[in-house]
Amino acid sequence: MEVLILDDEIGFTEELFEFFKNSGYKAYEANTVKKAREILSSQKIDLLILDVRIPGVSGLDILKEVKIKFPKMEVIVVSAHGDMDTVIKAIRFGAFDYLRKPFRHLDMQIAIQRTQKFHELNQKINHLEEKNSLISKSLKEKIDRQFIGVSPQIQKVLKQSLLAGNYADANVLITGESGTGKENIARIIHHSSSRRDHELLAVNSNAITGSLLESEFFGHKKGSFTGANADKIGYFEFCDKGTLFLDEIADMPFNLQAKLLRSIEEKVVIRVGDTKPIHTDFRIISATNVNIEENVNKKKFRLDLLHRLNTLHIHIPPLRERRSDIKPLLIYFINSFKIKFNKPNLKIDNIIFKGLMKYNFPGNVRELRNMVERAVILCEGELLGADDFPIESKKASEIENNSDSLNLKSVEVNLIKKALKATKYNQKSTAEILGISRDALIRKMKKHEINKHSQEES
Ligand SMILES: Nc1ncnc2c1ncn2[C@@H]1O[C@H](COP(=O)(O)OP(=O)(O)OP(=O)(O)O)[C@@H](O)[C@H]1O
Repeated sequence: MEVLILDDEIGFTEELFEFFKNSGYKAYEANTVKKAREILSSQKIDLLILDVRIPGVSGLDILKEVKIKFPKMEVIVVSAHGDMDTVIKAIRFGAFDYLRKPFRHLDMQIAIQRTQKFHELNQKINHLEEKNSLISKSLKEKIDRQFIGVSPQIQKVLKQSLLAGNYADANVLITGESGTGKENIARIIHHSSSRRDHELLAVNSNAITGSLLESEFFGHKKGSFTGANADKIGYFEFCDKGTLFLDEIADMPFNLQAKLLRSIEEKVVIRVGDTKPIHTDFRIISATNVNIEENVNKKKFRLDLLHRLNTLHIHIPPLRERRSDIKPLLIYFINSFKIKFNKPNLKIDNIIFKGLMKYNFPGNVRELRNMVERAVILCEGELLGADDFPIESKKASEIENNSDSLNLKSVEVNLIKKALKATKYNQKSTAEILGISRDALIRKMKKHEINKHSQEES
C-alpha cells in the first residue's frame, strides 16, 4: 500500500510518516492541499489519511474530489474535534474509517489492516467478477447490473442480444421463466444499441389500472377527462429515439392491443382527447414468462401484434437447464452481499455447491440471489454451510402435507428463530427474510410455540 498523509500539522504528518515507513509502507506527507494534489497526480496512492479540518478548505470537499478522481482509493479521516456530523458525512461520502485525535499507533495499525483486507477483498471480487462476467465493464456500468454466466446457452443469449443491439429498429420479444434475467437482457440490448443515449423506460403491463392505461401509453390533452389538469405525454412519446420495455406483455388488455399495434406500425400517437398525430421513433422490447402463443390460441392476444413484437426472438433457458452458471452466480452473489452486509470474512463451505447443483430453482436466478441474501444475513459464524441453504427443507416442504417429519420441523423452527434474532424480533422483516407472509409467520410461530420476544426480554 502507498499512503499519503494530508494534515496541516507538520508534527503530526512527520510522526505518522515515520510510523508508516517503519511499518513497511511507502508513505508521502503533505501539509497543504496543493502539495497533496501534486502527489496524488504523480503517485499511485492506495490510502489517504485525511484531516477533515484543514484551515481554509473543507476536508469533505477534498474527500469528494478524491472519490471522484480516484474511486478505488481508500480514505481514513482524522479529526481532533470529534465532530460526529462531519464524520458521518465523511463516511457517507465514501471514507472507509475514522480516527479521533489523539490516537495510538496501534489504532492506526488496526484501521489500516481493516482497510487493506477490504481493499484486497474488493480486488479479488473485481477479478472474479471480470472472469465470470459476460459483459464489458462499461456495459455493466451502463446497465447498472452484472451479467454472469459461463454456459454455452447463456453465451448464445448474450450473442443474440448484442446482435439485436445492432438492429436498433427491430422489435425484440424476450421469453423465459420468471427470474431468468429478461430485464437484464432488455437493458443490454438498449445500451448496446444506437438508442443508448435516449430513454429506456420499463413498464410492467399488468401494473397499470385499466382506465388509465390508454392515457399512460398515448398521453392526454388537458381537460380530456376528469383529473386531466394538464397536457401529458405518454410512454411512446417519452421514449422518442429510445426504447420502451414492456414486461409481462401477455397481460396487456385485449382492447388496448389494437391501438398499440397501430402506433407500433405507424410510429404515430394521438393523445387522448386530441386529434393531432405526433410522430415518435421508439423501439419495443417486450418480455413474457408465459406461452404467448397459447394466449393467441385462446384469443387473449392478437396474432398481428405478436408478429409486430417478435421481429427478433430471444429465449433465456431456465437455470436448471444451464447448471454450469449456478456456481459463478453463487460466488458473485455471496461476494456482493458480504460487502453489502459488512461480513468481509465470510467463506463458503464447498458442500453448498453439491446441494445447489441438484436443486431445480423454480424461481431461477432471482431465487438463487434471494437465497444467498438470506443466508448471508442469517449466518452467525464465518462459514456459510449447508444449513444456511435449506434446500433440503424446500424439497421436504413439497411433501409436508403428507408426512409430519420431525427433521423438517426442527429445520423450520431453527430458521424462524434465527431470522427473528437477526431482525431483533421484527415480524415484518422476519417474514420478508423467510420469503413468507407475516400471517404465515405468525401461524408458524403459534404452531411451533415460538416466543414473540427474545427469551432475555420476557
Ligand atoms: N446472468 C445474470 N447475472 C447476474 N444477475 C442476474 C443474471 N440473471 C438474472 N440476474 C438477477 O436476477 C434477478 C432477476 O432478474 P430479472 O428481473 O431480469 O428477471 P426477469 O426474467 O425479468 O423476471 P420476471 O419475469 O419476474 O420479471 C435480478 O436481480 C437480476 O439482476
